[in-house]
Amino acid sequence: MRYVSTRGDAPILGFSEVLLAGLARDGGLYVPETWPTLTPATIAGFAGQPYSEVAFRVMHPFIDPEISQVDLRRIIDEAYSVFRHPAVTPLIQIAPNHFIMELFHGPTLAFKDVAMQFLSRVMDYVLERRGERATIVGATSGDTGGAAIEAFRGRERTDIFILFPKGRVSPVQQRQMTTVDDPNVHALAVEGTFDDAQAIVKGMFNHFSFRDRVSLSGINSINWARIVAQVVYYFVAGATLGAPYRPVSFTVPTGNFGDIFAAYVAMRMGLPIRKLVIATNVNDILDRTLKTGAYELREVIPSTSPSMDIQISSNFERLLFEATGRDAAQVRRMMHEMAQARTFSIPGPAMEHMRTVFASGRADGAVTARTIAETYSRLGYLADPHTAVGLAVANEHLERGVPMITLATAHPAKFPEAVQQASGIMPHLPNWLAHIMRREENMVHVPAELVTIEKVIESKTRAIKVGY
Ligand SMILES: Cc1ncc(COP(=O)(O)O)c(C=O)c1O
Ligand SMILES: N[C@@H](CCOP(=O)(O)O)C(=O)O
Repeated sequence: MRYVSTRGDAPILGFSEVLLAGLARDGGLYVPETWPTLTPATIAGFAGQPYSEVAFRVMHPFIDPEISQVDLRRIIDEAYSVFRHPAVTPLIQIAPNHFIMELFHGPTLAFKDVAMQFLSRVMDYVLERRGERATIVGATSGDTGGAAIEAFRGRERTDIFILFPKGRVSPVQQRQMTTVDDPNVHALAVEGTFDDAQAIVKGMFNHFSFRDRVSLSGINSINWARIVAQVVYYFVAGATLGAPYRPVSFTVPTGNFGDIFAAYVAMRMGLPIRKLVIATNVNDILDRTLKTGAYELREVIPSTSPSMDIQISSNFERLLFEATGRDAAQVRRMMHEMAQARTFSIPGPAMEHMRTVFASGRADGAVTARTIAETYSRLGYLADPHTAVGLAVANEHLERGVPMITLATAHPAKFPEAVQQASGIMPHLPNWLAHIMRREENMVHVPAELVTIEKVIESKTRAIKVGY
């Protein structure tokens, strides 16, 4: 498989190069040159298979021929052996036509573990074979950071730097990043929002001398390997509920649009999807965009679902590329307008394509709290605030005869205050994680300034190349 940039002006690369590159050199995001498809018989055959088998079948076409089948199977088996549920991403039925897919059985209780456990292993494998090191830099609004640190801690070939918005992540999320004492891990508390942190990371990728000097690599969902690992669970859930012989719908609590874009990829690969429902909190830019056709940036409002407090939704660019018929010039125009004017309009035909596939909705803090309370009192199911945003929006999109699958993207114990306030129930961290609340924290405080943060990274990474 070869990969092209959404902005049409970067080298076409194979999987390993895309994995290490993160962002394309023209500022765009990599997507496969073509979408591989799976036959209905293959999809039907996923029902009842172990998660790692489905993962191999779904991911292999995107990676072939760069990693042998034997090695890829081993990497996948290892990645999913650390999950604490045998199904990895189990389904829970909450109504005749409504299911929750729990994605939080990994080591940091967040859906990010599903991709990150694969990413760290595949990156290690590629770096080892090339005899190289990498500096990994990522931005987080809470969950990506913890999952990445857990997956990359102690790895010999990578140093990892995570930028998180100071005071805007939950205490559990923060401690998952700051209580790890492996020397290759660095948590950076940024004076700013997640969008500021993400812009700084993108700025580093566009600063070529720095990028090359430190062998910069990324773990955010701008990295294609993140997306490909997330495609798997849509097939697993779909096949379990009757696909390809009946369509399914998904509701996805959405921020950076990586998770729901993975669902779109599953659809392009042949999974019959009736609707993909984008669920946003009060930071509802994607809901507004779908309704109005204009992407308009506003200030970020802190919410009880902090991991979705985002305005610049990176992976939306991948959808724009697809919805415009892969018109890189149009994508460049829209991204340029966003940078200049903080808004851009989406051409009519592209909006039509999006509206045939996607629906959307928003849940504010009160609706989110009510949903947590009701879901608990009616079903005894304790949802975290991100999942509750999904459930609230999903309830508006249920359709007779089409199973709706709402993604549970985090464990409630990551957001105990919000959950307790809403439901009266205090969710507790599992014993194996409780120690993080007692450990000493370690972080570097930094202003939201590219140059300062680059200096911090250069002073600490072991991946410096001479002569750049
Ligand atoms: C718990 C949780 N739910 C939902 C999201 C949104 O996912 P995405 O950014 O892929 O849209 C995130 C962050 O990414 C998250 O951490
Ligand atoms: N919600 C995310 C934000 C970063 O998203 P990513 O999927 O691009 O890594 C987080 O929890 O950090």
